[in-house]
Amino acid sequence: MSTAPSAGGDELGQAFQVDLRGVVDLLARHLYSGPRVYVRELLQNAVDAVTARRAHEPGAPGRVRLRPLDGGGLEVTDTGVGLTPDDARELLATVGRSSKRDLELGVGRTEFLGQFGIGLLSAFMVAERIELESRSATDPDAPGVRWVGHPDGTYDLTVLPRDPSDPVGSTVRLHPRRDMEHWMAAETVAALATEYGALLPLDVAVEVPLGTGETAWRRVTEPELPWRASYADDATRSAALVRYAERTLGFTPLAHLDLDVPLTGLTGVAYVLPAAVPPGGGSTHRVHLKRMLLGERVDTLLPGWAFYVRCVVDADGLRPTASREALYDDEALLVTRDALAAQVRGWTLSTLQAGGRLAQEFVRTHHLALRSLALVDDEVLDIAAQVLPFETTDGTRTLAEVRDAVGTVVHTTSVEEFRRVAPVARAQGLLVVNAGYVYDGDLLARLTGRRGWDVRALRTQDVAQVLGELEPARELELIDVVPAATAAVRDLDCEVVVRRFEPDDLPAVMLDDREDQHRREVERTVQEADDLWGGVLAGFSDTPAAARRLVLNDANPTVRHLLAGAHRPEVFAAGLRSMYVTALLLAGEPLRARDAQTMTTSMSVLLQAGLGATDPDEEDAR
Ligand SMILES: Nc1ncnc2c1ncn2[C@@H]1O[C@H](COP(=O)(O)OP(=O)(O)OP(=O)(O)O)[C@@H](O)[C@H]1O
Repeated sequence: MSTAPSAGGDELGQAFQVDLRGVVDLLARHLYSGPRVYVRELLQNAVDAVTARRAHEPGAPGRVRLRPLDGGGLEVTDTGVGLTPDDARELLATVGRSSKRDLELGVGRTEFLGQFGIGLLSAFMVAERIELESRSATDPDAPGVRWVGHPDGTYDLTVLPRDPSDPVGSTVRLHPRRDMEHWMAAETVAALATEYGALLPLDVAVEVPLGTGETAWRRVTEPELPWRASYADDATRSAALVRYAERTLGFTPLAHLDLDVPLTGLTGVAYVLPAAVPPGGGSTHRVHLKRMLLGERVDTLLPGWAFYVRCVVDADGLRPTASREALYDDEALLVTRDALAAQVRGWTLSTLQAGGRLAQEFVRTHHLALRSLALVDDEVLDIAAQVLPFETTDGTRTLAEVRDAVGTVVHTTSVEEFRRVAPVARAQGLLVVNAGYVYDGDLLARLTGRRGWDVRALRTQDVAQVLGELEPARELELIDVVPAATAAVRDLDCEVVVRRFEPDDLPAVMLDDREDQHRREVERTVQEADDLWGGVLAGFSDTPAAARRLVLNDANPTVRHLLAGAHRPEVFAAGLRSMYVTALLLAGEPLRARDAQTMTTSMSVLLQAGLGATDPDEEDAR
């Protein structure tokens, strides 16, 4: 095929030109999280080269040496398969060319970490020149080769004189870009090599200065995965795994459990966090693929409810995205996630079922996580009902304890409602559960459908029932007072009722009428709707009534005093209105601007009445 311009001036079959600077910029800014990944990519190539060599030469050494250079720069030497001049020409001259892909399937071969053919380019984020010197293990007669790549997309290739004493393998030498020298400083390289490569199954070491002018090789790899190594006994193993968590995750776990998904070759440990984390923070995990760190905060390994564990895992059957910083979302990941979720869930259930100190500590620390898990899992829900603490009018109780005590679990749907009814309910022996906190309402709603559970929200009548009716004679005394009292608070959407109840130092409680609230919402809509819709909607509501009932306690001396004062309407109204605000405050409800205003004006009236003055200025004048 000719690539020469045709007679008509058309240019057919031309190859794309790649602006390498643009590609490197794309990698640095959009694909990789930053320049630091260059160490990972170099390590990865070295590991893959050793893997390729060992395929033909099983006992071949697996050594990688990273040596920061005196005048700046870094040299990475491996004992891998190396490249012939022809390999170098083919593989290093084309962006996206890789020796690690399965030519028939078009995907990365499972034994290698790399597959995309772009990793080496990442070194241009920190280097202005990349040199690779290599001698191939596959052809003992092949000469060595030196390839030098430049960020403008050009390269030089030199075939080196053949010298059989040259060792097999490759050396990559990076010459730093200006202002990027620090990425190749010994401590930085050692830290990055440890972060990414600590679990690699090779002997990886970094040359570091000793401070005496001399240098030493610091090994960064552990010979075995900590959870697969053999230990004298279980206790020693446990202690080692805890130390590993402290070192790599920075906390001492509450407990840990082993993870194993043979299908995708995943093994690892899930560590239960020692302190509560807010729900919604997500669950993030330290993931290695073929023993190379993929990421410290990979969030697709477990479902969101598992936010109380942090896992450290290694898998060889999961795939990375091109950035190598996230897991590729495929069937294998789905299967793995389900299997891991089942293992974490299984541990949680059996720990809770076993009871004991660990279960108690787990519930105390992770009750929110347990609540959120119970919302999606019936078996956990049943256990949660046995072990989760709830605030009730009879102290902290589990739902199972409430059911065993009174049969039906009656609960409020907001914390305010609980605060409002708790004093009366408590004094009357009515057991009410506070389900106003996050997840609790939904949790109780789910329990309603479970066999053996009778659960319902508190109704106004429940409390009304425990409020004693008045004696007929007293009813008669108040026959005109109660309507007058209602008139005084009518504009606050409130109706007054008088009852007797314990404790008698509680002057009043506020009751909400849930059904009534719905009706009032309809009314509000009617008022806002146009005539036609207003007429239709009005059919859904009856005569207007107040949404809340202010129940005055006739056993309370202040209330009796107030009820006796109806002949002084202004003071009577101010007294009632301050009772209304008191009831709101006792319920722990936030005061709105209107309530605060009501409080101030009533107080002023009461003060004036109490001090016997009508106008302070007049008083002053006198
Ligand atoms: N140290 C090395 N020893 C032997 N061959 C190497 C070495 N480094 C790179 N190569 C060769 O160069 C090719 C391109 O390397 P590069 O790092 O760009 O991509 P890759 O490793 O194939 O894939 P990925 O982009 O996923 O890292 C490799 O496929 C490999 O054949």
